Amino acid sequence: MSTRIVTSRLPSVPRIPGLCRFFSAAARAQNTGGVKQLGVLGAGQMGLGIAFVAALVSKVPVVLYDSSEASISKSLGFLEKLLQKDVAKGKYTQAVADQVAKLIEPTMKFDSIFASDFIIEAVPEIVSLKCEIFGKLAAGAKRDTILSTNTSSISITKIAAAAKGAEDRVVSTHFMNPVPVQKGVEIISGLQTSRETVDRAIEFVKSMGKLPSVSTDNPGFIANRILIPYINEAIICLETGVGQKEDIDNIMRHGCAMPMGPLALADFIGLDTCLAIMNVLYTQTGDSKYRPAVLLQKMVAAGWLGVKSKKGFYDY
Ligand SMILES: NC(=O)c1ccc[n+]([C@@H]2O[C@H](COP(=O)([O-])OP(=O)(O)OC[C@H]3O[C@@H](n4cnc5c(N)ncnc54)[C@H](O)[C@@H]3O)[C@@H](O)[C@H]2O)c1
Repeated sequence: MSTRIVTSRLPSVPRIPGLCRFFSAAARAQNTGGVKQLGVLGAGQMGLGIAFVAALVSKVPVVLYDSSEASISKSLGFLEKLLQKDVAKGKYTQAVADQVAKLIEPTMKFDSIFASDFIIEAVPEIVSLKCEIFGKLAAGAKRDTILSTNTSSISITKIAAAAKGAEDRVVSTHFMNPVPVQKGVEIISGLQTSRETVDRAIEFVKSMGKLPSVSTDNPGFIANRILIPYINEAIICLETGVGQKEDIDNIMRHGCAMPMGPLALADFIGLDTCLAIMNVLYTQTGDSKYRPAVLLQKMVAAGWLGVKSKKGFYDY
């Protein structure tokens, strides 16, 4: 498949003397840790975001694979809009936007990914799917390619076990959503991951202008282990009458300097996602402190998932 973005249709803007913070990072980033080509599996919201930042900031060519033509078309449409918006805002020039578009090569041929030096998988959160993909990557990729997953909750050790013969080259680069905005990335090693693999992953995400935090393979890793129980506790406060939803969100925003209240944040993340992560923490640790709030379970059962279903703790 040879879909190509026509960036010449994007509005031309004059060259801007003060380029944005983001593009300054692009200018600084030179060392990609030997990565001459990135492969991204899954052109959804995370995969496209990763491909975009790698092309813009690390300036590496990206092969973007997806098994669905509809997903690729949707993704390329989104990329075109994103580039157009950034150029119009003066974040970077038309020439930069054209270069980014040129660097991202969409494909529906799985084998096209094998020439990459670093591969990031961002397909849906399904254990069997990820394990099948890592088996194929271990068999087909170059012998020194880093094989990375963007999983939110699946054990890296388990995914690495599926990459027969390449277990030590499997790691997680857990980007946060939205990828162009959030600077933090968790680098998670499985039991089998080598130190060299972790170092190369750190180097590459730094070349993308990101700030890596290293963690071991434990349920929820660092970010979700802390964030999701915090949200769950806010839901327990609501269901047990400790406070009204506005009071809970307001005190956390205006008294604890959180940019969003925990209940509004839960709506943004998706209540189904919050519940899935609480369930992983609860079942994998067996610790009752991770019991998902009953109200959270009921809201998910009702289909009240937050922003995406237009109803959660708030109406949208
Ligand atoms: N969305 C978030 O906030 C977020 C944050 C951090 C991590 N993650 C993780 O990132 C991963 C991707 O999440 P997302 O939100 O981008 O999902 P998404 O549903 O937006 O995108 C997934 C993409 O994978 C494609 N796909 C499905 N099966 C495939 C296959 N066999 N081969 C290739 N492509 C296939 C789909 O067509 C789709 O384009 C998940 O593991 C998720 O847990 C998500």
